[in-house]
Parts: sequence; structure tokens; C-alpha cells
Amino acid sequence: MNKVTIVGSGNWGSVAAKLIASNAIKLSNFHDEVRMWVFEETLPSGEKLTDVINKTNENVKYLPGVKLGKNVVADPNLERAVKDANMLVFVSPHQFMEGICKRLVGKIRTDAEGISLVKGMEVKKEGPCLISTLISNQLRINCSVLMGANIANEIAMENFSEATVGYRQNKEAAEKWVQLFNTPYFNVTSVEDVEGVEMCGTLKNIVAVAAGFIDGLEMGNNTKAAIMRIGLKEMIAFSKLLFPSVKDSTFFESCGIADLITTCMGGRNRKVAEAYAKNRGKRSFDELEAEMLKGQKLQGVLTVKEVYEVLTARGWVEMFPLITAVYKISSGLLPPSAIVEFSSNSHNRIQSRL
Ligand SMILES: NC(=O)C1=CN([C@@H]2O[C@H](COP(=O)(O)OP(=O)(O)OC[C@H]3O[C@@H](n4cnc5c(N)ncnc54)[C@H](O)[C@@H]3O)[C@@H](O)[C@H]2O)C=CC1
Ligand SMILES: O=C(CO)COP(=O)(O)O
Repeated sequence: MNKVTIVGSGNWGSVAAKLIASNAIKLSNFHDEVRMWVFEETLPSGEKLTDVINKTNENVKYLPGVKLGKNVVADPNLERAVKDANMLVFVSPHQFMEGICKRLVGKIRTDAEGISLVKGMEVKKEGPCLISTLISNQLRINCSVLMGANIANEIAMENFSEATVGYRQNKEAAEKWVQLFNTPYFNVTSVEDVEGVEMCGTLKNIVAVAAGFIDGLEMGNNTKAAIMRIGLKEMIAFSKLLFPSVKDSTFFESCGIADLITTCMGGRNRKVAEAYAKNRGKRSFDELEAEMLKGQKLQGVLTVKEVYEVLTARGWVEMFPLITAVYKISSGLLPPSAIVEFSSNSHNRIQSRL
């Protein structure tokens, strides 16, 4: 009998809990109870978030107004939450994943399987490291990924969307994840290309920051579409340079073009970058994130720093003008309007190099 624990309980973590709980209760090969680890915090009312989730069946801070399912049990103790599970769903902002994995070493079942819903990457001395690789290496488990055009609040409303499971060799494990996540309004398919799927989810956040700058500068839809097209080309080129096995077809799955579109139209990265450009870079991303997202986290601004580190270390900066412009603007080295110069000046350079 499979037992699931969700490691993370933010906006997407809570929606993942809702999806999983609705299936676990119906499927005979899964325990009904789904545990969800909560990074504990005290609410303005003085109550603990975990207690409120367990009392109301709602994550009142990160997904207010949506019932998670009575079989979801929130647990503030990470080690206890994962102890009995053989299926671990990782869904935390990527900057916390290394710390979480360190705490879990030796604390999980040896037959556990993992799946990462985390969009981002780590850059270590040895080079870039995907979050699924971090999980696999530190916890010595097989780890698939699930990425897609998945703005959490829309899935919480049960509006139809799609997602892609990326797996490495273990098709059977991937099919179990598909079974656990798939619902009539959440259509999940699997592809054997874990790196391709995860690189899509990681890199589209950078393009969404660029799209937000364009919105903040009020440059209109044609410019934004151009940024998305150029961004997609840089995503493909960077993914293939790092992982030559990445398949072209992966970019046409939900994790690729569809996630790029939805995040550039309606995501948090786009929204905060728009405000950054409107303020002409005078208010920092950290300040805007705290004010606008109320505890939710941006991934694109950290990710572009990590990716730019790889570009400089490998001598690839010239090949990625959009990523470079996003890095320089978001770190305050260039004004937001530099995205315009990038769009007009580097067009030919990109065309000839990608
Ligand atoms: N929200 C969305 O629409 C989607 C998010 N994702 C990805 O899912 C991942 C998780 O994002 P969300 O669930 O949206 O989270 P979120 O951004 O809504 O919430 C932040 C989470 O981080 C936790 N946290 C704060 N400080 C922490 C610490 N020191 N250690 C551990 N946890 C801490 C908070 O308790 C909260 O659960 C990200 O990589 C994101 O890109 C993927 C698809 C959709
Ligand atoms: O990954 C997402 C949609 O698939 C959410 O993107 P944001 O973090 O920009 O909201």
C-alpha cells in the first residue's frame, strides 16, 4: 500500500495536496491519509498555521478559501511527516531544498520514490545541479519531476490544465505518479526526459521576469511575444548545452511552451517584475516580493543569478543575451529599459547564434 507525504505547503504545495488527496481516497493502492509538511509559522491571530489547517481543512495563508480534503493531515515536524511514506512529493521554493534534503538524510524509507515539483536549480562548485539530482544524490532515491502550465490558484478552482511528468528509465514509477496526480481537470502525461522537463520549469521563470519588464514598460503584446520566442530559443539552447540528451519534443509538452506562456501572462514572476520596471528599479525585488506576494516566493530572480554564474563559468554569456539582460537588470546593474535595447540590438546576434 502506497503512502504519500508532501514536503512543502505553499500555494502550489497546497494545491498538490488537494489533487493527491482526492485520488488517494479513491484509489485502493494508496493509504487515504496524505501528510503535508508545513514550515511552521504563527498567524496574526496568534494561532499556528498547522493547527488552523488541521482545524479548517484550509491553508488560510497560502491557499485561502479552498478545502484541501479531509484526508490531508498537516504536520510541522519534517522527520515525522516523511517517516512512513514511500512516495515523497517535494514542493518547496528551490532555495530551501538543500536544507530540507540535509535534514532528511537517513530519515526516509529506503524504498521511497521521490517527485520534484520545484522549479529552480542549485549552482555548486562542481557546476549546476538540478533539484531532482540534489534529491536523488542526497537521499539516494529515484526522483522524477512534474512540471507544467500550472498556476496553482487556477487548478485550485478545478479549471482544466495539463502537466508533464519527466522520468529517468523507471516508467513504472512514472505511471504511479501519473495515477496519483491525474484528475478529470488535471491531465498528466509522462516523458522519459527528466532533465528536459525540469530545465523547462526552471528557465521559463527567467523569461517571465523579462515579460514582466515589458509589461511594466507598457511595450505591448508584440514585444512580449518576441521576448517569449527569443526566451524559448535560449531555454532550448541552454538546456541542450548542459544536457545533450534533452529532447526537442519536450519543449512542446505542457512543461515547455505552455508553461512559458502561462507564466509570462499570469505568474508571480511576471507580476513582480512588472512592478519593478514600473518603479524603474528603485524598489528592490525583495521589497516588492514581500509586499506583493505576502510570504509566497519568486524563483526567477534567484534562478537567473544561478544560470548567469554558469554562463560566466563556461564562457557562454555572449550566446544568451536575454538571460544576461534579465540578470543585469534584476541585480540593478542596468535599468529595466535595457530590456528594450536588448530586444532591438541583439536580435541579429541571437538569430545567428541559436
Ligand atoms: N504557485 C504556483 O502557481 C506554482 C509553483 N510552482 C513551484 O513550486 C515550488 C513551491 O512553490 P509554492 O508552493 O507556490 O510556494 P509559495 O511561494 O506559495 O510559498 C512559500 C513557501 O515556502 C515556505 N518557507 C518559507 N521559509 C521557509 C524556510 N526557511 N524553509 C522551508 N520552507 C520555507 C513557506 O512556509 C511556504 O510554504 C516553487 O519552486 C514554485 O516555482 C510550480 C508550479 C506552480
Ligand atoms: O510555475 C508556475 C506556473 O506553472 C507559476 O509561476 P510563478 O511562480 O511565476 O507564479
